[in-house]
Amino acid sequence: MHHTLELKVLDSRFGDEWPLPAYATAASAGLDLRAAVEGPLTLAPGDAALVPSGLAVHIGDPTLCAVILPRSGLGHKHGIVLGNGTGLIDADYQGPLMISVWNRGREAFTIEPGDRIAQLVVLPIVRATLQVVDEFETSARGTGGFGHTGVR
Ligand SMILES: O=c1ccn([C@H]2C[C@H](O)[C@@H](COP(=O)(O)OP(=O)(O)OP(=O)(O)O)O2)c(=O)[nH]1
Ligand SMILES: [Mg+2]
Repeated sequence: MHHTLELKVLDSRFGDEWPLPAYATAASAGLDLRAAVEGPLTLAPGDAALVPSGLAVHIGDPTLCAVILPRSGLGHKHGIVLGNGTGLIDADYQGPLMISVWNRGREAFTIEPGDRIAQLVVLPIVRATLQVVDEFETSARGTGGFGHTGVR
């Protein structure tokens, strides 16, 4: 699937010091997002900060959304993940794209202006109509969950 994503550049360092987000390889799913901070930002262990990406996107199409995900290297090696777990960007959102950065690690971590700190993934969405029923048609799983099928 392909979608043309409208993008507003909010930080003039894009196009000059920093390239616009781009897919790193022909089959990459994520566009890396940069920290559009004014100066170095040090996150102590446990701290979170709302970091501007310097960009706004308007997805428009309600059958799409975008998610902000951690970068695996930063998350695994340095404990730099997202304060909101995953960021969900609605198709009708037109405001600045913000990144909640959380240091879940045991050491302080410094983010420099322009560092690629997270990634944006555009995804298809199914919007559901809720239908209230008294009983569900029986399924193989039924109400079993939370490990009820065991480990091995
Ligand atoms: O990491 C994120 C998550 C969300 N957003 C923006 C886009 C999204 O469409 C909007 C609302 O997000 P969400 O619905 O998750 O937050 P909320 O706390 O429910 O706010 P609202 O009441 O505005 O929906 O905030 C970001 O910029 N970054
Ligand atoms: Mg909401």
